[in-house]
Amino acid sequence: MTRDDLFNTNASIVRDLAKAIGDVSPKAFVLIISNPVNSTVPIVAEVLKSKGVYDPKRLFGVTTLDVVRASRFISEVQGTSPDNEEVTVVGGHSGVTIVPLISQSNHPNISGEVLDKLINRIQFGGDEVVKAKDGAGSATLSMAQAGARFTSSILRAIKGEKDVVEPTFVESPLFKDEGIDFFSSKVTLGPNGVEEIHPLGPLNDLEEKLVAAAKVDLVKNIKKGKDFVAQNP
Ligand SMILES: NC(=O)C1=CN([C@@H]2O[C@H](COP(=O)(O)OP(=O)(O)OC[C@H]3O[C@@H](n4cnc5c(N)ncnc54)[C@H](O)[C@@H]3O)[C@@H](O)[C@H]2O)C=CC1
Ligand SMILES: O=C([O-])CC(=O)C(=O)O
Repeated sequence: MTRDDLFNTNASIVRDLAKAIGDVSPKAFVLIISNPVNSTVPIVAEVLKSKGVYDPKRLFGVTTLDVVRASRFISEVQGTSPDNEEVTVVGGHSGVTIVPLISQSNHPNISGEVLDKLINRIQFGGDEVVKAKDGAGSATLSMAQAGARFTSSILRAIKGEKDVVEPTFVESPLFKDEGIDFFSSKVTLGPNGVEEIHPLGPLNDLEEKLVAAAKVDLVKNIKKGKDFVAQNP
């Protein structure tokens, strides 16, 4: 089972929750953790648009777990503490759409097989847990930790704290001209939600290739979400 397989169950649940949010609390900050995030976020956007209350600054896909995993797995390779690791993960939240930017981490020199295995584990760590639990759910506790971290970052920003930055899957200008309306990159959060969407920064050749591969899937995942709402309003 992949995150994409969850689409059939979760798409209509997320659509109906988005309808209720649009009716009852149209100014809410909406944090989507239900998978497949790459499609469920566009579903919420389409529903809110149909109700005339969509504010792209207030809709977020929660990709924090990818950052938590990246920090943890780098620290395992390097023998450090994950608390001290800083790593940006961009793209989306499934398989090859998860792109860790190791060249921008504290350990830009990790290379070769160690790097390949590290990237693969970050990209497929969620699938590893789902397979291990064999139908009994997903990475429950680490998801809770990641969700709590992202939510508290949002709350700190709402209260006026400056320079609160988290990678998150939002409506983004970064690759809009390639048909990719949503993309995860570092975002500065503020009292009204998205304050600034950061560019990806310098990428090495491998990361350029990883981003290119991510974009291929993201176009399809985003379209799938939009098409679902168009066909099942
Ligand atoms: N973005 C992320 O980092 C992560 C996302 N996930 C996603 O989070 C979601 C939950 O995962 P788990 O807690 O492992 O699943 P789970 O199967 O343990 O829990 C799902 C819960 O949703 C409830 N539910 C079912 N239909 C509902 C409806 N129509 N309205 C309201 N609630 C309903 C069920 O009763 C159950 O309590 C899944 O979509 C999973 O893929 C999981 C891990 C990480
Ligand atoms: O695929 C899932 O449901 C679990 C998930 O998103 C993750 O652990 O990152």
